[in-house]
Amino acid sequence: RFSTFGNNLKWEKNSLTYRITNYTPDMSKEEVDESIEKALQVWARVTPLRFTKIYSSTADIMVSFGQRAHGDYYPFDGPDGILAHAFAPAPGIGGDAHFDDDETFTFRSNTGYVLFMVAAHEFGHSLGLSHSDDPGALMYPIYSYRNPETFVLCSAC
Ligand SMILES: CNC(=O)[C@@H](NC(=O)[C@H](CC(C)C)CN(O)C=O)C(C)(C)C
Ligand SMILES: [Ca+2]
Ligand SMILES: [Zn+2]
Ligand SMILES: [Zn+2]
Repeated sequence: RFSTFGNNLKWEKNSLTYRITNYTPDMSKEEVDESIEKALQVWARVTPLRFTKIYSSTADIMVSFGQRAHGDYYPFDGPDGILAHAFAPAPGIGGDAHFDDDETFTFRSNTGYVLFMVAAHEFGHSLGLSHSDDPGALMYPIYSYRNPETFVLCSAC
């Protein structure tokens, strides 16, 4: 387990950078770029946050794909099970989002895990949110595919 965000970490700035450091072979580069961009837009719509993509050096939110042990204390578990994880706002690994590349990520078809959906959840953590117990919430800890045009970010708050 990693931080439950009890310390309520928040970014002290509204303009954040992100960088996609490597790509899954499951989809085209353009489809990965669009999935990540749309997932960030979900949050930009409901916060004062703005995201700028950079292509080198270190961004606030480093997006990467990895399998099993991939450089932090939270190795992935092969196909299914954990799909991804992300770290609360902080320097270094804080804000970063890692995706388990033993999964089959898809662009739109719900035959695999839709990268947009997984990323939208992960970026919630990157912004300091923890899990919701509302099965309809984006931050619910269990993956379920929803039509991106319809899901509501936060019915209660
Ligand atoms: C299909 N497998 C699942 O639903 C698994 N859940 C996840 O992989 C979460 C991410 C989803 C919600 C995108 C992990 N998480 O919370 C990351 O921030 C298990 C419920 C099996 C753990
Ligand atoms: Ca997995
Ligand atoms: Zn990781
Ligand atoms: Zn989560």
